[in-house]
Amino acid sequence: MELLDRILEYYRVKNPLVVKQLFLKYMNLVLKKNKLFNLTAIEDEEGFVIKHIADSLSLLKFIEEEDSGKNPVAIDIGSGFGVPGLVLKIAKPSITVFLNDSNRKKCNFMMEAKESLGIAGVEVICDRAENLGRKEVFRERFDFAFARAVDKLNVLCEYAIPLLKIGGVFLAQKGYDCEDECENAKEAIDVLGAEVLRIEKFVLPCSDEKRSVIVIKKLRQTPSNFPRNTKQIVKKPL
Ligand SMILES: C[S@@+](CC[C@H](N)C(=O)[O-])C[C@H]1O[C@@H](n2cnc3c(N)ncnc32)[C@H](O)[C@@H]1O
Repeated sequence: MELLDRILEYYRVKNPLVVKQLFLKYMNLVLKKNKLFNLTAIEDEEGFVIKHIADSLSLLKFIEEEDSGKNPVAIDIGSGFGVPGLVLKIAKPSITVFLNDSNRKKCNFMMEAKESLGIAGVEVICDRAENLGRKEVFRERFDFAFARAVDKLNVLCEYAIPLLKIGGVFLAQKGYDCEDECENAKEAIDVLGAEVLRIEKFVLPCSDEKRSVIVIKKLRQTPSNFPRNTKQIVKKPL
């Protein structure tokens, strides 16, 4: 598939022949399973390559900018069928990725995909992200957190920031116009111990799809009363 070759070249993905085969296998698995239960509204291969693969790979440059040279550990919150976490893992095998979703069927699919692709260094965790943030084994453990299409930024930050180490980075994937959402989350970000480094806007390659990534860095320990439980988060978002 020529479009996929161009996307891999654009993002300078290493071992493109191997990675391409894994992406084709992953795409076929998702599109096949999608006929049985709803994973994605995108059913055509070109749409899949741009809106799922290229969109996920757009995070590579942010990871490379912030990566201290050690093998980073990342969590993808509300990963669904593995986007962006599993896609990034395929392109950059040195990352250890925890794919998190609260939906059991989606987690089962991610387990199936991981097995079928034969990828090590991927864990699937079926729970709500706010529950993970209160468990010692996950709290302040991650170098990176990712989230795409999960919730508003102020709510997402209460999920993501407690999970980050100090110095860790949350990459929130958003649509082009995200300034108001970002402004609305500023207080939450500060209370949780982080700050917005920047908002980067771009167009995905081989398309006119506009996107933003909000780059948020954790500076201090998150106060122990966060994350609150689901009921409180929903009733009174930060
Ligand atoms: C619209 S889907 C997006 C999936 C994927 N990130 C993507 O971009 O295609 C949102 C996902 O977030 C999950 N989710 C929502 N709230 C969550 C929470 N608090 N913790 C973990 N997963 C959550 C849902 O189960 C769902 O699979």
